[in-house]
Amino acid sequence: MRGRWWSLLLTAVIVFLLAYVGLTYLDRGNEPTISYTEFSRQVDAGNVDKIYSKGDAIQGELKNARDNPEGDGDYTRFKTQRPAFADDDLWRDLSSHEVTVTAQPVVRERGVVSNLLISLAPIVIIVAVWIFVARRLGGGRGGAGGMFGRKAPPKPVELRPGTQRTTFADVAGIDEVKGELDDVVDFLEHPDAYRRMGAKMPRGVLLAGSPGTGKTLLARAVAGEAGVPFFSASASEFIEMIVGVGASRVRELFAEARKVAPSIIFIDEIDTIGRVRGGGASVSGHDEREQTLNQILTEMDGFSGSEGVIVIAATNRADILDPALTRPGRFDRVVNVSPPDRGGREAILRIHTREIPLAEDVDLTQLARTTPGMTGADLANLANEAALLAVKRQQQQVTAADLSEALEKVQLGAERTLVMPEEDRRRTAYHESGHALLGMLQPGADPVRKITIVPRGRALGVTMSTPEVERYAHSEQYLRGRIIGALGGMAAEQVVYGVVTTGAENDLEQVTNIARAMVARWGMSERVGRLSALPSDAQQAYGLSAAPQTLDVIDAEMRRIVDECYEEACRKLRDHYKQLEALAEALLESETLEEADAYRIAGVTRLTKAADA
Ligand SMILES: Nc1ncnc2c1ncn2[C@@H]1O[C@H](COP(=O)(O)OP(=O)(O)OP(=O)(O)O)[C@@H](O)[C@H]1O
Ligand SMILES: [Zn+2]
Repeated sequence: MRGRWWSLLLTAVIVFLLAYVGLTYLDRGNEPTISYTEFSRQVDAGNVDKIYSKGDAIQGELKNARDNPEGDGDYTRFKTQRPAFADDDLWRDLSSHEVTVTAQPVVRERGVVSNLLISLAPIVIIVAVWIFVARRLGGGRGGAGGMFGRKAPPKPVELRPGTQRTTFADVAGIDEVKGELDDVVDFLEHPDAYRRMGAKMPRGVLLAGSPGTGKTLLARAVAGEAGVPFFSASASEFIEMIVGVGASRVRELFAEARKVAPSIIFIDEIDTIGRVRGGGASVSGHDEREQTLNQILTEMDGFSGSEGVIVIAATNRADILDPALTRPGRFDRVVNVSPPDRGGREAILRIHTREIPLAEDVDLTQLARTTPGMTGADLANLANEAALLAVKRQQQQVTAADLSEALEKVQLGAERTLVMPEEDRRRTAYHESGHALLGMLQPGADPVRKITIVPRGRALGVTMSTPEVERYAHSEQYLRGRIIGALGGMAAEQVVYGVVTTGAENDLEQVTNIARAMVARWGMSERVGRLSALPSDAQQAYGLSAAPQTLDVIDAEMRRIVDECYEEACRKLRDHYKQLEALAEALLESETLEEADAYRIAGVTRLTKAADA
């Protein structure tokens, strides 16, 4: 749309210029100018055929060509200017003394059109220059340079039938995430069905995950699956612009997307503008950031919900995002995109070697096993490097040797350690298995849903357990179970290696919180008694504070509970060492275990809901 504007303007300028030149030329004519004296001589001689006059300007034609006394050659067509004194005595005097009179117009006469053009010309030029400068400054980086090298506006990705488009088939290893986006696709495919039902549509989806995990790819695939136009912009592009342009670019982007709805707007690096607001002194550029963010939020709030424009944003810093972004009606759906596990890596490798002829000796399953910690982008890069090597060596196929050399190269060139050291993986596997096994063995504990040693964020591994039904009151036994489970990672390291590592910081934080609340808030310690020994904020407002002696007792009681739990955790893990080992080995092999597999491998019967209570 911007492109069309620009060319319209240019055409207009060119037409104006041509018209101007043409009219001035016509105005001037090409007949020689003769003096008024010569003209009246020809009139007297009866040689003037016809004249045209406008004001004092006279153009005309002679009956017979005549030698031009004031120029070279003969002339028949002429023009002249009548002097203001043509009717006065002065003229007669001058004529009788053979004075040649040549008059000049006071103001050069011009047509209405050319006058208009001339007064408009400077305005046109100023506007053109202004737009040009604004574009140069506001163009941002990247993008295909159009006329004058400006940034091309976001264009919907080509989705003509027959052209290759990204679909879910191009995305692997993150099946749960695909599942979460299925209904977005469905909505984009049949917006009318939803509209008829008066159903509220998702407006914004936030994809959160570390770099290279395929967030952009996913957004494209959603558009591809639904067959709708895809607009993509990077949030950092918005704030590089001069003030006010970021917000107006956002406005344009949304307007474009609405025009071709249903459609998808993808905003990468949303954290660059979506950081928590009001942090510290206002740095310049701050305002632009805020204006741009506000514009995005305003546009999203403005959706009637049936327009069919879905905004997908991506970030690798979901933790620093302004909560205003994730409010209902905005990016209220947050989808975590984590790096792939072994199976996922294998699937991704298959996708990225689809077009590459592989030699017999290539074993992608094995390759997936040796690349823990690598993301989709890393693996795509790996496959490409191997292909490049094969070409350089003039081979017909990519061999296992090419792949392992490419792996070395990719690892050397990477800023971070791509492949997790085996020792760390093993320790993490035991750590997580410790959490999980104790969680499974603890009567009444929340069931274990998933165990993984695929690092996400700062965590090397995660064991997830969620209650079957939301509970509002907790028994002391349940809370102790939680502490034992949380200490399970550390206990496993203690039991298996005899030492513990720093990986348990988060666990201890959790343990401390539970133990403190048990002792000081929930009256679960005899020595502290049934007091809220650590006053709440409201109580503090009334001047309540804990006595120093009480603090000592709280401390001692927390320690006692945690020590007892740790003892129990270690004892249980020793008693069930075989199961711990089985879980850890299974984790090392496949990196992720779902609920059913985890219970099966650990040989623990999943307690029923009734037993939970
Ligand atoms: N799950 C995956 N399946 C297949 N290919 C993937 C996957 N993840 C990443 N890739 C490959 O890596 C490339 C880069 O991924 P993409 O740009 O989507 O990652 P991203 O999460 O958006 O990264 P960033 O946060 O750096 O923008 C993709 O174009 C694709 O080739
Ligand atoms: Zn842990």
